[in-house]
Amino acid sequence: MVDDGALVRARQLVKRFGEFAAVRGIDVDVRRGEAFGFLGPNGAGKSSTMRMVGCVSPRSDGELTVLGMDPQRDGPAIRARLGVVPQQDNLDTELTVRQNLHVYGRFFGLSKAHVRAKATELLDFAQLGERADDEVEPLSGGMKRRLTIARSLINDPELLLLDEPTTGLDPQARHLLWDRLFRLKQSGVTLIITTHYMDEAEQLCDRLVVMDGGRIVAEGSPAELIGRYSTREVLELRFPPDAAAPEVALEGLADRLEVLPDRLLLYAADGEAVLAAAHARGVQPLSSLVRRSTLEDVFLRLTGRTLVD
Ligand SMILES: Nc1ncnc2c1ncn2[C@@H]1O[C@H](COP(=O)(O)OP(=O)(O)OP(=O)(O)O)[C@@H](O)[C@H]1O
Repeated sequence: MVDDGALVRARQLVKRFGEFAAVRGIDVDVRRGEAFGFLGPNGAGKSSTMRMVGCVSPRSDGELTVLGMDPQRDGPAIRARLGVVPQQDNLDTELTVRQNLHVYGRFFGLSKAHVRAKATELLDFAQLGERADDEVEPLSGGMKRRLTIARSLINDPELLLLDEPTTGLDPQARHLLWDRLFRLKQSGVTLIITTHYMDEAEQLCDRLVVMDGGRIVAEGSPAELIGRYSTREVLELRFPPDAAAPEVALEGLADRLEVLPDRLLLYAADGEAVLAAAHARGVQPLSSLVRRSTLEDVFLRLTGRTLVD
């Protein structure tokens, strides 16, 4: 069914590199105003999809419209209304922070006065006002990311593409960036985010698709996905490395049991009740932890693997 409200619409979208298919027939609808995520491990096909949406890589097969247009035919018209934050910062290190914004604005053909005013507004948004006249090179990783995002907003885009926006940042810098992205969303900008961090997807995304091996394996809001594919709680147990198959004694105590190299996961609505039952059977783990289910559990359920290797 055609969804006219979709800012990005893909049907059976394929990207091939020679014989190898990196994206294997995906259907996606991104609605105006939402934060939409592509969650998956390295090599899932997230960046390849993003590059097709960003009009830098042609599709090999299927249909794709971005802002109602065809990226292969209307690339320049789409790019004028798009912001792109690539995986690697590609700032001009010979210029100052402010000059990076000015150069980019001029590239979009905006007037000098407009770019100057917009740059000041964006430096404030990116919390870089005090560094405006500094060179880029000495900035921290988080500051460089925020500058790259500020730069991508110089043309007031309706749609912002962010490829792994917080990879390599420390927790504090990540939280600051999430806060900025949240504000952007509140201001009405549609966000498409690729990430292999489940907490990032959970924090930022209204809806997401889980990708693996070039395919979409699940779709929904974080809460829907957790509700559909996991239990409310998870009991994590660790045992001494020489413990002989501790899972045998735990059989039947939970809805589902996963054996990982370093721990056992028991899925149930009430983790504490499972722990009490395990103790009653004489099971003595080195440590135990009851937590809420996350998208990491969803991914494990869907693929049998953990997201972050
Ligand atoms: N230009 C290319 N030529 C050949 N193979 C490619 C090319 N670009 C990507 N691939 C392959 O396509 C697959 C998907 O890569 P892609 O970068 O889209 O994944 P990803 O989910 O974004 O992961 P990452 O986080 O590592 O970028 C990988 O196996 C990758 O090696």
